[in-house]
Parts: sequence; structure tokens; C-alpha cells
Amino acid sequence: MRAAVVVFPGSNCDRDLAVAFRAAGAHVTMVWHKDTTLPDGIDLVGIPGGFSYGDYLRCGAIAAQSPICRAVRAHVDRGGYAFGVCNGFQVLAETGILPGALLRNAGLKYICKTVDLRVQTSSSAFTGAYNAGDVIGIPIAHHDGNYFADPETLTALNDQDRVAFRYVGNPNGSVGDIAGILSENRRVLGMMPHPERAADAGHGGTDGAALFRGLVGALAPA
Ligand SMILES: NC(=O)CC[C@H](N)C(=O)O
Repeated sequence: MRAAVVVFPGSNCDRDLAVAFRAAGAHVTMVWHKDTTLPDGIDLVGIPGGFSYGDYLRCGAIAAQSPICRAVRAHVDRGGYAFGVCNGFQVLAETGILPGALLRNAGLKYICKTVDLRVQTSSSAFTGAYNAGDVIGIPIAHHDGNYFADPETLTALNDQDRVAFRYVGNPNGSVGDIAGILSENRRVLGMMPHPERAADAGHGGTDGAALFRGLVGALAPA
């Protein structure tokens, strides 16, 4: 698998994401927010966590208008894979690539802790190395992780088996306990928790490693 990881001013999980992909066997190229194209032949673009452009306006709103996001949109429209973590999920929602919005946490506080997630579906390249129903411990670190979508969107997400992860104990008010969702073609995943922070024994937990291993397994090592 060949991946690109986008770097915005204010990204702070870009290298963590690249390390997790490389540890799983992927070839990774970093791309800058002002770049207008993604590297030729990439399978997947990763949009990392952090505070792109300082989280001004709304988290991810300025990043969604960046030159690289036009290339991300074209990649996704061609059927390419994309993976947005935390601020990356916010960016994917702000571009409209994924439905819904990430609102301020219900308790209005920044939350930084490891939470339990239930794997809702194993039917995607991202979640194929888990079993549906598995409960995994993955860190969250956000102040705008409260997922919201209108009832029609929620019905579509549920009916099409596109909820990838749900919180076991809802930390932020997300509707339906939703922690991560898939696109209609199941090739785009956005999630607020950080699997790249639970991908190595040194992190204190390795429950996120299967996501990267499964993805590289599904798309083939570089
Ligand atoms: N870790 C992150 O990516 C944080 C995302 C965003 N800055 C928030 O706090 O909601």
C-alpha cells in the first residue's frame, strides 16, 4: 500500500500516523497543505489529527478549503481510499466527503483519555482485521468530537452498515454513540479516536494496530 499523509499548519499527529502506516508495511509520503496534487499511484490519503490552521472558524473548516483538499476530493471521487483521524475526520466532514458535523463536546471540555469503542462492522478494509462486536481501547483527545447528523443521514448510516465504531460510554454527546463512519463505497473512514496512538506496546495499548495491519493487508504491502 502506498499512502500519503497530509500536513497542515497545526497538524500534530501527522508523523504518528505515518509511523503507524510504516510499521504495518505501507510506503508513506508526506504532503504539504499547499500542494495541489497527491503523489502518483497512491492508494490512500491520511488526514491526521491536530489543530489545522489553529481550529479557527470551525475545526477543519479552513483545511477543507486548502489546495490539497481539492486533490483529496479528486482522489476520493476516483475511488481512492481516505482515512481521517480526529481533526482529519473534522476535515472530511467539512469537505462534505463524509456526512454530518463534529460539534463542541457536550460537556464543553477538551477530553483526553482512553475510551472503549465497539467495532460495529468488520466489513471494510479499515475494520476487516477486527470482529464486529470487539471492544477496543483507543485514546481520544478533542474538544469538538460530538458527532451530529440529521435523522435521514443516521438512517442511511445504520441501514448501510456504515457506522464503523461506537463509544461504549459516550464521552462527548455524539448522536447514536457514533465514533467513526464509512463513506457509501466504504473506502473513506473518519473517526475521532486515535488508533495511531494505540499501535505500539510503548503507547500503553495496541488495540489500534489491527486497523493499520488490516488496511495494509487489504490493499497489499508496498
Ligand atoms: N486531536 C485532534 O485532532 C483534535 C481535533 C480538534 N482540534 C479538536 O480539539 O476537536
